[in-house]
Amino acid sequence: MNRYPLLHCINRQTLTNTMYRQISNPLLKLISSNSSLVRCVLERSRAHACSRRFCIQTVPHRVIFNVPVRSKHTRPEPKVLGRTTKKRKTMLEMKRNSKPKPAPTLESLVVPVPVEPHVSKNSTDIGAELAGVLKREEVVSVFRLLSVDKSCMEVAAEKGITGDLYRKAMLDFKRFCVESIELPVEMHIILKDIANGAGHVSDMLPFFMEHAIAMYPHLRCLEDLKKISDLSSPVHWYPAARAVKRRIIYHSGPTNSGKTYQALQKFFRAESGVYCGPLRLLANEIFHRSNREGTPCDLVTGEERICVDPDGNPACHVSCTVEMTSLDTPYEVAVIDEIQMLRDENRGWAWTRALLGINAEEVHVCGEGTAEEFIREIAESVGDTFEMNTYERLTPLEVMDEPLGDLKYVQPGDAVVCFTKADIYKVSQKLETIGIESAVIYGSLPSGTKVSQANNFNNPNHPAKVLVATDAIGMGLNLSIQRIVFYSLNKPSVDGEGNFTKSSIKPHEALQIAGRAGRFGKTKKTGLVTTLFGEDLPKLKKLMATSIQKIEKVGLQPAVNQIELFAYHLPQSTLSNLIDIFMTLCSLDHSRYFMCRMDSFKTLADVIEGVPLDLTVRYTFCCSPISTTKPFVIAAMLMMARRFSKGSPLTEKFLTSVIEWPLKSPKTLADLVHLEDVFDVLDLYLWLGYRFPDMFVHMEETRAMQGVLELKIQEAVQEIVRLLLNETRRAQGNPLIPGKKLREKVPEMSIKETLLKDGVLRKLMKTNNKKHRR
Ligand SMILES: Nc1ncnc2c1ncn2[C@@H]1O[C@H](COP(=O)(O)OP(=O)(O)OP(=O)(O)O)[C@@H](O)[C@H]1O
Ligand SMILES: [Mg+2]
Repeated sequence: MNRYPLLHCINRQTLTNTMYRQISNPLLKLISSNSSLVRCVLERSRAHACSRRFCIQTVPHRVIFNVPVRSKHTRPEPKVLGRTTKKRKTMLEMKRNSKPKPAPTLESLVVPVPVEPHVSKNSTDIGAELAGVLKREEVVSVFRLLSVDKSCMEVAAEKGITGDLYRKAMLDFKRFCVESIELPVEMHIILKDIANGAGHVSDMLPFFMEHAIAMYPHLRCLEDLKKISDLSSPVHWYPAARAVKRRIIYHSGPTNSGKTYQALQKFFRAESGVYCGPLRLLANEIFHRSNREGTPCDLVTGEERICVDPDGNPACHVSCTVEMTSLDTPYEVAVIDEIQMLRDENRGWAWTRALLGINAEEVHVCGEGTAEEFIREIAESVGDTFEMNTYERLTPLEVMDEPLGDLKYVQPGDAVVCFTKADIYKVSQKLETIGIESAVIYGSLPSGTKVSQANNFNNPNHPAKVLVATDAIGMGLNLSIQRIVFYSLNKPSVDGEGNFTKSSIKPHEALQIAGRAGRFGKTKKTGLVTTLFGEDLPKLKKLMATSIQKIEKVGLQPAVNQIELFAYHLPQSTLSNLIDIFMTLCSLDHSRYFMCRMDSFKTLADVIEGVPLDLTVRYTFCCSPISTTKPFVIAAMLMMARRFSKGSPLTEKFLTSVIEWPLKSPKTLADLVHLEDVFDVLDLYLWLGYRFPDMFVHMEETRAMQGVLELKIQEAVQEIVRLLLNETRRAQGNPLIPGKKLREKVPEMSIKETLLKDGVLRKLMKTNNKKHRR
């Protein structure tokens, strides 16, 4: 059974194309319980030209695929090998028909602690001596009555033992009594009395309750757990901010209206200030801008700290990513950018924390006006003042009446926006074949590569006049885009139940992306927006005309000390189980707040569950901002956690062996994707290194490696079409094209979303099937 090492527990979010390809690797094992998942996996894996044997085991996961419906208009049918349209429609129907799973109950989440029967016998069984030997049938007959006794049920219910919990506790108690060779004296006598008709079944109630509480320790501390997880009044969590009467100034307006610009004017002129941005890229930009403008400013992101003072004294100004905002330092001016991110289901908590907790006299919030009412009410409730500044777009933005129709009509200054990497590759390839050079930007590229691609596109002397990008351009990059062309309006995502779906972008996303066209100061003319395919244009117009819903609820997340207290009360629970229990028990003001999703956290918690780590360390590892769809990065994190748990410093030597440094320049797309993953591993090292400086001892060396790697990635992205072409050539056993551009038609088959180098993965996973238990 275990001939196949486990990659990691594949869950619904991680079922990407990469996964399918990997599970066809004989070294890996898929874990699933769902027959439709298994069927899909087999089909998809065969589609990836693999017909290896599979080893299938069950765990409770479920998956439903959403496959794009065939359009009767102009959009070409995406090619998926080995599957028919009919089959794909069936999959879509399966998704539509799937009912949302009800929220888990506490009973379904608590894991019972085993209560072992007494199997060793004392020299004298006093109970048997006093009351006589207890026969199995007698115990069973008592339990037949006890399990349906009304008074027993009522008393148990008062302690929270109801429904499934009652049934399971009763069964387990019966097993305990039947399997114990010797029972406690008093219990033995009472059982015997009841069996003889000299007592009532309810006499067993105290023993049952004791057993149930031993099995479910949360029952003993339910009230404490509820108090710990009371999140009903977040405004009171930040006494330092509450001690100041803050001036909240809301800069509201559409994209490209100068909101951030105006807020930054205050930041630059203040005695001290903090800028909280949504991305590392933006934090970096403001850091440089501030220093350029003569306001010394430090940089703080998860992976990078720069102190401008050569002696290491902190500057009075700091530019940071919003998660890194210090709530302990008082500032004159704080700028919280992209405030609408309060509603983000994953990261919203960071904006809520900054908004409620920042200790500044003036708090400038910039973004869509949708959070006005929420922030105004919060400000009034805590005694802060509130001012509203509304802006208009600095350049006009127009939705065109015509779609582009064909990529051959692209013009200099166009940005073709796609939502998958596969589409990015497809569009770049098509442009290349018609002789148009493009710059490429997508989310998993290192920030420096994004900036260099953006610079190429912005540079009038560079041949790349067209940009092909994902919505990664939605925030943070200054681009001279004249026209946005949506290649598609559908975006893949993971829904609330963890199913992989593809759905239409939201109006605010459409506006944010479209708003990149006609950036003030970068382009002269009106910004234009259209779609590639005619069928999408009415939808785009509708999206652009839809008014964005106001923000009613903002995100929250538990704090590490709350989870630590939970772990103290429930020592048998895994970290991911503790999170689930917390989410179920916590009390919220549901009219204003929601709990942010912690899927990624829980996936990482499950991956390192078997590694013996302190809870705080474990919690920190799980907060790592890595993509759970990248097995290579997850496997590297597991190796780091193991090494950490042994107390061995994570040295350059260790790191280079994990990533197989030095790495060659990529020849194929798979090589490039692998380099991007390696870059993320180095980022992870740096991120953890700032949290555990004593263990991650080679930060500078890691940064140097990142520099080298980034250059290789930058070069490779310039030649992405050659890499794409080589992908097919390698599969067909043909010689690869060396590093020079060729205008050759790339077969559709070669367009792959993501790939991994099997050899490296194999090495990383070598130790993965070893059992590590806490
Ligand atoms: N008064 C101004 N003088 C000179 N440049 C300006 C002025 N206002 C805005 N800009 C420039 O216009 C561009 C857009 O401004 P800004 O980034 O502040 O817009 P925004 O409303 O924050 O946009 P987004 O919603 O996309 O973040 C920037 O390059 C900015 O430097
Ligand atoms: Mg802005």
